[in-house]
Amino acid sequence: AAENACRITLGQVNQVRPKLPLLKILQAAGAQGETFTLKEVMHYLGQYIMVRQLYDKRQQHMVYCGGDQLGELLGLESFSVKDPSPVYDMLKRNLTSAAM
Ligand SMILES: C[C@@H](c1ccc(Cl)cc1)n1cnc(-c2ccccc2)c1-c1c(C(=O)NCCN2CCN(C3CCCCC3)CC2)[nH]c2cc(Cl)ccc12
Repeated sequence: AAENACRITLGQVNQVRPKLPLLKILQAAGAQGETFTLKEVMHYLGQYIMVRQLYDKRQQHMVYCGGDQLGELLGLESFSVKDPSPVYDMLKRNLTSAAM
């Protein structure tokens, strides 16, 4: 019925589709599939940083991503997790809505 159709699409409405370079990074962190919620994208990016040991062991809010694909995407050598704006800018460039 109409309300069921509506519920199915609502389930999809907050999905995003990463462009290929970002998708490869998420898959390296264990992501399956091609569409995700923003929360899932952030989770897998965090996992990627941990698995690749890109964060500073002493100053754990600092991420050194120069020389890594993540740094290529961000256009940065390093950033602090305390200032998420570069990450959001990168996501704007590398996520498309999966709703269509
Ligand atoms: C608030 C959140 C955040 C989320 C988004 C942004 Cl744009 C900034 C900040 N955050 C706070 N610290 C981190 C973090 C720090 C070092 C290494 C890995 C993650 C994160 C990030 C998460 C995450 O999903 N975080 C879950 C809890 N984290 C606590 C920190 N924990 C580690 C800290 C280093 C030592 C080992 C534990 C891992 C779980 N996802 C991210 C993705 C990116 Cl592109 C950058 C950072 C993070």
